[in-house]
Amino acid sequence: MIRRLCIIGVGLIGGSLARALREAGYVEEIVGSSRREEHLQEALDLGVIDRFDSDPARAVEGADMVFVAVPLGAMGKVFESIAGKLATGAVVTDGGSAKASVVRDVCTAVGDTPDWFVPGHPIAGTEQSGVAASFAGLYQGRRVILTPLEQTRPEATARVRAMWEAAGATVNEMSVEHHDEVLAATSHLPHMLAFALVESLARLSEQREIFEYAAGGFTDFTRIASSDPVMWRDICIANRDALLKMLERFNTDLETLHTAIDSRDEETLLRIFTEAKVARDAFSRPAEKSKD
Ligand SMILES: NC(=O)c1ccc[n+]([C@@H]2O[C@H](COP(=O)([O-])OP(=O)(O)OC[C@H]3O[C@@H](n4cnc5c(N)ncnc54)[C@H](O)[C@@H]3O)[C@@H](O)[C@H]2O)c1
Ligand SMILES: O=C(O)C(=O)C[C@]1(C(=O)O)C=C[C@@H](O)C=C1
Repeated sequence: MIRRLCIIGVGLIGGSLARALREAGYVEEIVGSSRREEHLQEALDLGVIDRFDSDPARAVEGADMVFVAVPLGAMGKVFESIAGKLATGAVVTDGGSAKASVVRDVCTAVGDTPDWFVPGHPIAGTEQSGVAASFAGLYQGRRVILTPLEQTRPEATARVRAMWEAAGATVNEMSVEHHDEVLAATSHLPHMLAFALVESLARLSEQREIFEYAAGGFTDFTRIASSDPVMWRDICIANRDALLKMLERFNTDLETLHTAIDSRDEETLLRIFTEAKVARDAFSRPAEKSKD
């Protein structure tokens, strides 16, 4: 049970955690803090938070749990503001989409590796942002990855794990490096492909009417290209090395496909498409079953 939860960045991710924990009866009081006061007023009007303070240093006063859910490029400033202002025994965690950059930001702000920080990442979201898009069920049945450091107090990790489980999520632990490699492959690369495809076709559509004929395949593939540009700019910069590795690998595979089409190599085309179908069917079967 959390007595006072402070959420810095009350948008889709922060707002959804607030709603989920309130619905679960897991928190007594929720204090919000964000850069823009009108966003905080909106969160208050929606009943997502109980009160707010736009100064993060004041907002964390007396909180036993702090959740930071701002874009990755804003993490450093937030940690600088709250370091030294936390209540004794307070635990801090975050929801950032890459972990090495956040750990670097915390250590720089504190001047050491703190034992109260538990890096985290809910593998759940939508293409929308802002508190109005938040909902209590976002984390239900979804995974959350925690990447505790050698210095992290085990009791702090246990408290963050219990918080996410109360929100309906399943928690896994892994190293910071492994997290950033895995997410570069499964989340960051697909977003790059969706953004690149839509942007490329948008330029083509200036000369032709192609979007009028875009149907299910295009819609399925490109939903995530509506995601927040600032959030994704920050993810690219934060997870640059792992993402570049994935992009290079993908470029090679795309080149293989290009060559196969160019040379009418039916065997290679059939092999690639069959291998992809088998992998996708195996991956989607459990998720689709659980929808029934
Ligand atoms: N959207 C997703 O699908 C998703 C999923 C998992 C993790 N994440 C991560 O969660 C974090 C938040 O993403 P979101 O989708 O909730 O974004 P959002 O835009 O919905 O919310 C971000 C909030 O942070 C506030 N903010 C921005 N800059 C700030 C600053 N300098 N100081 C204080 N507050 C500031 C904004 O006012 C807003 O309330 C990001 O780090 C993102 O990488 C996003
Ligand atoms: O479903 C979506 O819209 C998402 O993009 C969510 C998604 C993802 O790639 O799966 C996006 C970024 C995150 O850090 C975690 C989850």
